[in-house]
Amino acid sequence: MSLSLSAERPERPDDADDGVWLECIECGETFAPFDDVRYTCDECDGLLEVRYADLPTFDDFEGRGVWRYADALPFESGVSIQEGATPLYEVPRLEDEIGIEALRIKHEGMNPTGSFKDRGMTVGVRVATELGVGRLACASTGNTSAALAAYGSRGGMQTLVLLPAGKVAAGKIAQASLHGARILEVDGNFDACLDIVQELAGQGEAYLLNSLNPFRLEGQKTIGLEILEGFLADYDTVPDRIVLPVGNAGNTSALYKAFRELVQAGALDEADVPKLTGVQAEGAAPMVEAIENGADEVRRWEDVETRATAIRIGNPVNAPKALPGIRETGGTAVAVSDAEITAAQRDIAGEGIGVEPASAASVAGLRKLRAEGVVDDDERVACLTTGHLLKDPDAAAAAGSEPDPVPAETDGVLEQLAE
Ligand SMILES: Cc1ncc(COP(=O)(O)O)c(C=O)c1O
Ligand SMILES: N[C@@H](CCOP(=O)(O)O)C(=O)O
Repeated sequence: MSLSLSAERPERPDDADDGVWLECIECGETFAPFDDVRYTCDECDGLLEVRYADLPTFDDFEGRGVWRYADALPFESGVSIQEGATPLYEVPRLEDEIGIEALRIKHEGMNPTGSFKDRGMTVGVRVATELGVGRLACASTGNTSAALAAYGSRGGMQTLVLLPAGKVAAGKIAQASLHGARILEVDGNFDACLDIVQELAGQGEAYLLNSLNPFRLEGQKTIGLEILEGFLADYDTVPDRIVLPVGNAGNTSALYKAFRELVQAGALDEADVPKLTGVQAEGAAPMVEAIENGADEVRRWEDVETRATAIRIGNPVNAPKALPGIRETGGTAVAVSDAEITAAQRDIAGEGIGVEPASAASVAGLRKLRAEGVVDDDERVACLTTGHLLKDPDAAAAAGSEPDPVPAETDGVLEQLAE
């Protein structure tokens, strides 16, 4: 099997349901999409992708938000809180300072729960209702848990989240808690949490809604579709490159799939596909290691650390989809330090846009690649910022400055301002 950009349009198998089926990216085995709960291939345990008999072009999209792209999704509608349609901000100062033709920030922090995960959940929770499952579950560095809790409660379902103890930002735990999730703090990192949730799901205890679930990634494809439509509207061309933070590598896989489908539909030339460029924190950079070494597989990092807790991930489960995504589009991957991430977070805030640390990794990575000459000055680039600043108030406060105490009198305030 090949996740190549030039792959033929998929052939509809007998077990396709309404023109939709699941296909293993390793052995090509196909499955009816909703007859059973499955996350990976029954035959070889490979990752699954959703396939469609009919693929849409840009002309087929109508409406606003994730469900504008219903023709590229398994359903016409989902369990929705009006996700998607996020801003594609101009950032003129950053564009000048980094020194490229055009820079836009696609701010996924403007989704209902403050991260891109909402796009995946609106589809994933709809699938859960279709399958008639009871409890939904995820492992999480925080954002997935917030989105699962919100969309699960919207869909009237129980939710269970496993979090790495002491490593999840305050805003995210507050969201999961208020939306009614059962929260378990695990004495281990995110990857250990995901191992456990996979086992629970395998035992039928819960329906897994991490990005290993192929339907989650269908919703996340819409990030790529929105970026392309935004650039076509403003520049009459798609971006040369999309730079994004990488953790479990779901977005990298989803955007690549969106672009492959457009190529197969004849709506996008293979040569125009944006270069997918992944950014990881230095302390959690297994994808970068694999890209730099030309490896076919990603080595699991047991010990990971970064202040950007959302991407504190050592075993990106979507690597078999994301590695071809980066390579086939001519992209690359780069690691940045926590100091570089914090500097980028401040600079993005200087444009009026508040993002959490993991999100700022995209701009930090672009800055580094431009300085190294990997990114050219004539490129038009979109940086993905994945989560809102208020997700991690402690990191924001640490990156900003301390308030100055003053007495409750005007003279005291003026004295302080004169200092
Ligand atoms: C804010 C934020 N940015 C980036 C990522 C990484 O995204 P992905 O897992 O799709 O690579 C995550 C979670 O994984 C996240 O929560
Ligand atoms: N950053 C993620 C990690 C889990 O990623 P997922 O996309 O596989 O659910 C989070 O917010 O938990």
